[in-house]
Amino acid sequence: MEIIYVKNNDIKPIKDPLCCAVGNFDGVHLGHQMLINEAKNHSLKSAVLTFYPHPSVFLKKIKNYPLLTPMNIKQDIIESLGVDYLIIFEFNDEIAKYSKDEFIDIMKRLNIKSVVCGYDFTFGYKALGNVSDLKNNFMVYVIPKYVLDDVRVSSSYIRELLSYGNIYDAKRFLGRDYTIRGRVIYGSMQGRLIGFPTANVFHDGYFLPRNGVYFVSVLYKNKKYYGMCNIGHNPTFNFQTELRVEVHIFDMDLDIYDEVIDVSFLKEIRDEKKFQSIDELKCQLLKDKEMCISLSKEIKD
Ligand SMILES: Cc1cc2nc3c(=O)[nH]c(=O)nc-3n(C[C@H](O)[C@H](O)[C@H](O)COP(=O)(O)O)c2cc1C
Ligand SMILES: Nc1ncnc2c1ncn2[C@@H]1O[C@H](COP(=O)(O)OP(=O)(O)OP(=O)(O)O)[C@@H](O)[C@H]1O
Repeated sequence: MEIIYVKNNDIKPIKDPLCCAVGNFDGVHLGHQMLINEAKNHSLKSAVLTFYPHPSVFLKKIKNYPLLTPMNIKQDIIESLGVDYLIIFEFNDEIAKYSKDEFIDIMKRLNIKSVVCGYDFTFGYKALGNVSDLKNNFMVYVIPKYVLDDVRVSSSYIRELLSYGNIYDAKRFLGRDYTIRGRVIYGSMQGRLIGFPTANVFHDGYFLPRNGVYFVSVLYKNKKYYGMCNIGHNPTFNFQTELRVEVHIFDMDLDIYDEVIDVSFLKEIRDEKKFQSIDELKCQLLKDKEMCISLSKEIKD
């Protein structure tokens, strides 16, 4: 997949005429995947046009607005879907003011010939552009509302599911396990003292499932491990103000500090709890481990 970065008026035509799916695609969920597959279904080269930073992040001026798929992981998922080009459009003050016609003009100059979008897609200043405007300028393939459990599949709904710790349904709406990718950073080194060393994962930029303990898988250097993850503040040892994501990985004794791992959430196990003593915490962790190992045995890879 070729990645093309586009900034304001610095537009060069892409050498191939394109059939392009357009949107934010946070999560690259089942609805988004319908669009992307449609873009691959025509004689032109396929493309996905998306924005960076996410327009909601930019327009709402929220620093570190958490996403389901920050750009690096979104890029990998889109590539795995077999797309030829990913066009990353820098979203800034100027772009936010582009009228629907200016936006259409940019798409034409990029050599986009066909557009794939959802039935409710809007674009341009104040979201005044819609599917009819696109139809006056391109061959347009409109994807009807994609629904699961009577709900429109959307990034916002998947966030809601994760905020309830509903890993099972988040996976159904995403079409894959919910996964975060982060560098392993130093924690307080206390985990190893109680027999449960943990990899603390740098999670900035990610929307996290509700605080609690989860059965997870970890991908490190193309090898898959199972483990258990705590999202929380470690109230028993000493309460950490910063939210921590820490994974105790089974059957791994490598030094992975500073390495990047993918953590996929497979099942919620329990809430985080303040225990009366470290021994009680240890006892609970042994039970958690037993439970997660038995869950891992149920999985056929
Ligand atoms: C699977 C798992 C579950 C945990 N559950 C709790 C918990 O319920 N309450 C708590 O205070 N700490 C919990 N912890 C956090 C431990 O207190 C933490 O691993 C310890 O503070 C060591 O932190 P460190 O890796 O920064 O040294 C859990 C850790 C793991 C890996
Ligand atoms: N469930 C769906 N059915 C059909 N089209 C969809 C669906 N979800 C998104 N789309 C389309 O995918 C493109 C990208 O949309 P966008 O990234 O805004 O998705 P979203 O999941 O609806 O996000 P949010 O929940 O943040 O509004 C748009 O063209 C949109 O119309």
